[in-house]
Amino acid sequence: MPPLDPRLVRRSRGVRRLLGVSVVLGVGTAATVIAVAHVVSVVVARRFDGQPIAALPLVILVGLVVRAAVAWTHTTVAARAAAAVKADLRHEVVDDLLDPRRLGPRPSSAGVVTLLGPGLDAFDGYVGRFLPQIVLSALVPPAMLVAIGVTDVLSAVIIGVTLPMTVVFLVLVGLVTKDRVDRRWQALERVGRHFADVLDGLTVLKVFGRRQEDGLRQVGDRHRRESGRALRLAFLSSFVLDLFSTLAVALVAVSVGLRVVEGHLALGPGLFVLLLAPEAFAPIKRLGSLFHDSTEGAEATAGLLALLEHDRHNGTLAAPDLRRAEIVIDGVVVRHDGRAAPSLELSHHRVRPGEFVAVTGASGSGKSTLLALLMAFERPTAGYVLVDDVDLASIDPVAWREQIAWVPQVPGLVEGTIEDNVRLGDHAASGDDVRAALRDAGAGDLALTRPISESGTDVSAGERRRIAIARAILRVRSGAARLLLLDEPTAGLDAVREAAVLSTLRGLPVTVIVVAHRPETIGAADRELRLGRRLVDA
Ligand SMILES: Nc1ncnc2c1ncn2[C@@H]1O[C@H](COP(=O)(O)OP(=O)(O)OP(=O)(O)O)[C@@H](O)[C@H]1O
Repeated sequence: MPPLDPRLVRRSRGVRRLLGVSVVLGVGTAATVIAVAHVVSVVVARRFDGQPIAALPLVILVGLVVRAAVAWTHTTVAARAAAAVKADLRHEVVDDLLDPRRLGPRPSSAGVVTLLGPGLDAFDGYVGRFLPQIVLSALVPPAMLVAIGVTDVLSAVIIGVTLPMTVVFLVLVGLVTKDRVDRRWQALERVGRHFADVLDGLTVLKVFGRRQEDGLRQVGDRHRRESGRALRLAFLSSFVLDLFSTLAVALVAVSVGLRVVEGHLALGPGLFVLLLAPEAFAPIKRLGSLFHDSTEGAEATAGLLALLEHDRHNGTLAAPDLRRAEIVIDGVVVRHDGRAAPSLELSHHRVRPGEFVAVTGASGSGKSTLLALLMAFERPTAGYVLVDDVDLASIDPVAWREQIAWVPQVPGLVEGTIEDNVRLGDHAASGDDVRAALRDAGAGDLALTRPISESGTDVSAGERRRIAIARAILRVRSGAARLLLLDEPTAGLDAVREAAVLSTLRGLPVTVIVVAHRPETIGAADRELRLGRRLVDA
């Protein structure tokens, strides 16, 4: 894990600006430190010789005020930059998750919430304090070394030998810490995931009488233990770094003191070196203590950038009209990361306009994956989906989906009334159109004005499906959708409602592809597309 992730610098203008400002302010800090040390050493030396010092104390005061102003400006600019970078990344991640061109699986909600919550909060330590300190550590110690070297070579040699050793120590601490930080971050993510899982499965857990206090306590304890270990390491390394730099400065002080007493070095230059020696170590010492504060932010940065790095649908061609276009699936294989077996294999299949096709196959044979492919949510690892000989991968996915109505296995509902949810299929539909769509979806018994809560827990699984089918029917009847994709739409419906839905679907003047297990649905279709290994269909 490099101290500064180059991907963050490339991606974020805020970070680049902060680094630029830090360079300017770092040079300013080095210049004021040297100037103040010079003036102080001259003042003390003159005073010692009994010479007048005139306005020099005022110059020292001005120098100290300038140094404090530079430090304050640096802190303020860095804090603002951290807030701006956090806001930018939050927007970027949310935009990316909503991007219709995003390909690949949806990340876990608990993982995203941990990254956008505590992960981004850790940016204050990483971007706001650690990154500016890296710049100061790169600029100030070399400047001090040069200033000391010009005045007293022996002191510069002592610092030149001990300073790199402090840096090596810091790198070693970083390497040891990497593993600890990984474990601590995993423990934090685990707390979030476990809690989300418990909330999701609360009903099942209650039914089986499984109490979760112990589980939650265990993941919480693990995070506490990992945090304790990380803190121990932070305190220990700060102590060693302090001790080391204090000894190095003491070495310089003894050497300078002896030579001043013996008359080999004048008091003024000796004092100048003594004032600058601690300043050469100070930025590295502070970097060491800020490092531990920054590790969580660095880990979150890596997580966020990984979230943003995925394939994108880059098709731009206009979508062929699905009222006339044929869809040909040709030698398609879909593989998912971490899975040895392909999720879908289909040698050849042709869907003609207006056909009603039932997709069947054992659980896990790739039926939902096929629908995801047709929705352009996924791209084949090998082979093509051709629409009138145009590769679906080169068609604009937004324009393509405008022609599709989709009923997934677990359809999404929004907070509002049943009418609001059905009307999502066609905002301009009349009340009668909405009622007719509900009736034809076997949901004529549902009141239009019945409220649906945000969680959607106040509708049954069957009601949820019927509302989604009504929404899709409305979309088809509005003329927008020319291809209807349904994933097990009649699961959980009684025989009467199932018959009503199937008769409606058969009557729709569009291509219908329906994932089906039940013989009634398969029987209603023109053809069955059975998924399995290396299946060839005409
Ligand atoms: N994003 C993914 N990452 C990894 N594996 C996946 C992903 N999506 C699907 N799979 C795997 O691909 C295989 C096919 O999944 P799919 O959901 O398409 O099957 P299915 O035929 O619809 O099953 P079911 O009838 O049970 O709904 C499964 O083994 C599944 O675990």
